[in-house]
Amino acid sequence: MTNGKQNPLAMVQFPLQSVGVQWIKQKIKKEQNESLNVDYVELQAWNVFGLPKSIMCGLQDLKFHEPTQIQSLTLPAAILGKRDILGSSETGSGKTLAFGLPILAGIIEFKNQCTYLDDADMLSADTGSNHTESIASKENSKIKPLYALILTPTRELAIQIKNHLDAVAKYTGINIATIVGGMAAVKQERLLQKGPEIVVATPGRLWELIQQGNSHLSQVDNIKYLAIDETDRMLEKGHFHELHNLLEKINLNKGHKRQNFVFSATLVRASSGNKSRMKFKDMNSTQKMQKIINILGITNPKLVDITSGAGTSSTLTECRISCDMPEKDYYLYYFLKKHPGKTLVFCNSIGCVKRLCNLLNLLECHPLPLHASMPQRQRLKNLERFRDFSNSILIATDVAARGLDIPCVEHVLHYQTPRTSENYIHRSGRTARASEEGITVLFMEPNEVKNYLKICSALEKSKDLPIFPVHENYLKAVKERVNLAREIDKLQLHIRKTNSEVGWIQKMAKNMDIIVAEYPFVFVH
Ligand SMILES: Nc1ncnc2c1ncn2[C@@H]1O[C@H](COP(=O)(O)OP(=O)(O)OP(=O)(O)O)[C@@H](O)[C@H]1O
Repeated sequence: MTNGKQNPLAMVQFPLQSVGVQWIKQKIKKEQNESLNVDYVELQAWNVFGLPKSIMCGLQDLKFHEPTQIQSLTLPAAILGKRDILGSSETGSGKTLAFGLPILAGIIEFKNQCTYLDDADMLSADTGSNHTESIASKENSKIKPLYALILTPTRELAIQIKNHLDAVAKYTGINIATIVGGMAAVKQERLLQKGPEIVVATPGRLWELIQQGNSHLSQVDNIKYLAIDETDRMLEKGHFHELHNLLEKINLNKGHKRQNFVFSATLVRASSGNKSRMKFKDMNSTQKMQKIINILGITNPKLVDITSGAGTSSTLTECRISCDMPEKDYYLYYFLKKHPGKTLVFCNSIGCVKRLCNLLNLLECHPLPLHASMPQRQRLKNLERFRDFSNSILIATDVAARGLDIPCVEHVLHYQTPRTSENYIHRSGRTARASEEGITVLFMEPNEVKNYLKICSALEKSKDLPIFPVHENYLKAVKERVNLAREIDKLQLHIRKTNSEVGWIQKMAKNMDIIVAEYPFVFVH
């Protein structure tokens, strides 16, 4: 005191410790959760899993009244038994929530334990006793825990998984970030500064940020949950090396306990496989898969494999069109005109996507392209447009084959026969999702018969795919239009080529101080 007397308050012991904004936020969230309304009768099929109320509310909002089969079979072992899961089920069957719900529920449990500890801290502070971990020190430590990492092979899939989990986690206060290539790294670093509890990532960019020493990601060897989606794709050349590095890093902290989820629609085919696949490259896949299981220290997983022999959805109608190569364009245009609806056309190469886009634009079908050499922003924009407009057409390479969940895709056309049965399953799985109906048509020219037979045998199909019904009387008009469009396309290509040659020659002439008088070129000195 300024007058030299001691403040009498200072003489009274006052053991209250300070708490920060996080503690207040959690308390408010808890109060809010208590006031949430869940119709447990409507959601009774979910009751057995012991999901927190905040998640049940999210499911209620989404009108997911009952779990899908893969979810029913996975959730008890994952949530109640805390076991590692190796899961495989057909495309569109709800695998994301089969690993997403246990992760969200587990994080809420961890956070509740922290709040409980915090309350115990408050109590011990009130009673003057010392708790080992003080709230103040927790609040002061700037790093928020990273609880879970979800790895996926493609950027679009990572964004989709985040959006799906965000919707279920709406009332949980759990923050989810995506870390993918092709987006500004600075922006992603900013997202990580907020300390998301879950990171959904493609391996390349994640590895880059870890190597740059990002502080939030420095906790990857301490995460509580790891999910690998579309695992068989991650085992392929080009992905495996990055995945391997990452997993070694994640597993550095040997004594740390972590729950692992390894999922795909074609996982078990790749890991145990049928004998015909084992012959060519599955031995490698099996060995790589075993390596992943070893690295992750998975010893007693719950194996949930509900893929039928087909691997595709039972609501999918499959058929084929056999024709010569030049005729594929006729049948494609015929299909698009005769059967309007949201349609995804798959090609094996970027060149083929570009060619078809030009041709179909001339035919006024206005398709949207999607392939790996497009800028990421444009890729996402095209996906959004495809999603938002009815009767839209997306022409894509296999970057769009995996996991993308676009509602109401009615048709999937394999303009070129896929090279593997896995690709056939994943491409076809973009339609007939979540018990909806869908059609897939495989276009096959004589050179592709070998691949087609390989697919049929891997998928244990005892019969040929049925022939897609075509009204031949329309084909004459179709051919005329397509042929005309091809001619225009050829001419336009020629003009573009000539223009770029002219541009190049004029530029060179200018540099050399030469005047180009006319085309064909006459040089005037
Ligand atoms: N319990 C549920 N009830 C109703 N719809 C659900 C349920 N769970 C998931 N879905 C919906 O089913 C669709 C497919 O789910 P998801 O994308 O998880 O499938 P997937 O098995 O991962 O497919 P893929 O193998 O192609 O990646 C999504 O639109 C999702 O919102």
